[in-house]
Amino acid sequence: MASAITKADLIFVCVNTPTKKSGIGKDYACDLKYFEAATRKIAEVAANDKIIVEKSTVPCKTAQRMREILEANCSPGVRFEVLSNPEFSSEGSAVSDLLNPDRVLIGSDTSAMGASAAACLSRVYSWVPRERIIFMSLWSSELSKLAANALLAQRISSINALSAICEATGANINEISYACGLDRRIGYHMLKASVGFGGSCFRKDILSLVYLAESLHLSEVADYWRSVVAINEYQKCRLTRRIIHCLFDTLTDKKITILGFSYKKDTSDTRETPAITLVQNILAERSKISIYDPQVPEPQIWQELVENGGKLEELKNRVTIHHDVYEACDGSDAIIVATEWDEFSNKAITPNGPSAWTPSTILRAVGANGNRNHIPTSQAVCSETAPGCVSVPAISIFGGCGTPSRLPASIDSVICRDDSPSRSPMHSVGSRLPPCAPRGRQGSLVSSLSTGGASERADTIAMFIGGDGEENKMNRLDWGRVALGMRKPMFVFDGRGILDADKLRKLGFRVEAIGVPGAGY
Ligand SMILES: NC(=O)c1ccc[n+]([C@@H]2O[C@H](COP(=O)([O-])OP(=O)(O)OC[C@H]3O[C@@H](n4cnc5c(N)ncnc54)[C@H](O)[C@@H]3O)[C@@H](O)[C@H]2O)c1
Ligand SMILES: O=c1ccn([C@@H]2O[C@H](COP(=O)(O)OP(=O)(O)O[C@H]3O[C@H](CO)[C@@H](O)[C@H](O)[C@H]3O)[C@@H](O)[C@H]2O)c(=O)[nH]1
Repeated sequence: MASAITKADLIFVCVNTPTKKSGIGKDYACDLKYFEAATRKIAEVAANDKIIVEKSTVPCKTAQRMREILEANCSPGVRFEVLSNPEFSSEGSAVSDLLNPDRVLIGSDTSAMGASAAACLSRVYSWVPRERIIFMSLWSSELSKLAANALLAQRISSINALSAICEATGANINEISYACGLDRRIGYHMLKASVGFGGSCFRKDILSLVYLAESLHLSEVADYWRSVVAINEYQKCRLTRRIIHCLFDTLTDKKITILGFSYKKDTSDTRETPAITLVQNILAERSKISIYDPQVPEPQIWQELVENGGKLEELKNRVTIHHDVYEACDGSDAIIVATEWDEFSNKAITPNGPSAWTPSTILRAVGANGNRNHIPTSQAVCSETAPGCVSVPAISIFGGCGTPSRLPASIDSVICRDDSPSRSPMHSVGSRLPPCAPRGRQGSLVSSLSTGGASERADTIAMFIGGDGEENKMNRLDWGRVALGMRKPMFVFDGRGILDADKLRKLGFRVEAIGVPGAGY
């Protein structure tokens, strides 16, 4: 690490910033110990000027603290410029998010030095169209990240709150999501009702925002954001109540199978996964649980359950982790789909998988040009270099940020560079910031949809709420085979909206889905 720091002109700090587990701010504030440790290490080792890029998600004003630590501990004559460059990629799609980001935020100090450093960092993103690189103040950039996650999670909590009303009234949440998503002021992303959101970011970042609001004595603001997390907890518990009710008000000694343990598909990450709450709630009813996940290793599942309050011996008496999905389902009273893995779905395949909810799905379904929103990365600009400047600085990356294993060629070459720079990255770059272009991407979804006729739109709705009958070619679960081994009546609880309930009912299953009226209605 010391040698990487020495060689680098520009250092990305992407260490973990989890929620504090003890002390003041426990369960809300970000634990910045890893961030401070990385900062101190850089200060200790750096022998020449460096640009430090705050990549981790941190509370507003962390850059100022970072600068104080750096300045108090650096070698004489060494200067640092701290930038904020929050990461917006999602797990499971990190490489495509990196290659084609909606925006890259660069927050800097307003000084000439800050502007130079920001310009230097912008050149690292050589493949990103210029207008998507947004320059702003350090504090705005830091807060934008927490704000974006809070707003995204708020949408999921909003749709999940509505899903409870749907179950109680007979409305269908998929139709509500579809209808609302067509309003371009609302849009279709993050409107899929589910058993609740998980992952290492949403809960942590909203709680960090709550703590920030409380520190600023803004208790109403804190309460508002806290309610987004509260609805998520409610949603996770609501499903358990429905399961108990459907299974004749007792789960004692029944076998319940949980399909999927990761917090979403295409990742083995289990941090804050809703499956943990499901296991806890169902175990409290004295039932037996079988778990199957295509990617999460068995020890990781035990570790999550123990870290979340379970005792290993007791857990092992009642929980079995399977490597074969049919064994997991065999003899089961009910199956709960907790993760939207494609292999569990019996819906029609779309280009992005059976449960996809994307503009290309909609455009394809209505016969419009599915590539309309695609902006070719080959047209990326941002290659101008001020006279006498370093075109790309030597870079070090500390920590994770879901760092993809395959990086764009320009980044690869930057990381592998092995010369030892004696120059200052701040001196050698131009001091003028590139102009701040208008932000935002104009989606053409709604206008494209309006070109389709009524029958095309009906097909689209069918695709969202039930599939179009096209059979899959993937290695997907054979629900007919599952049915042969289950106890009767056979229940399936779709926590992710990935199942075609009608097809399953033909096999004899009783199907309950989030936001769709069922036996309890
Ligand atoms: N996971 C994501 O998809 C994602 C997306 C956007 C932003 N973020 C943010 O990025 C940050 C990292 O998240 P993550 O999920 O990659 O975390 P992670 O826990 O998976 O990875 C963090 C890494 O940092 C290393 N580390 C800790 N202290 C260190 C130190 N002092 N020096 C060097 N390395 C150190 C750890 O060993 C670990 O490998 C967080 O602030 C998170 O909120 C994550
Ligand atoms: O309509 C939706 C969309 C997502 N989810 C769930 O929400 C959680 C988070 O999903 P997603 O946002 O896709 O994954 P993350 O990898 O957690 O990414 C979020 O958190 C990252 C870390 O801060 C940010 O960089 C990303 O922009 C932000 O989307 C998962 O449990 C999903 O199953 C839903 O229930 N309904």
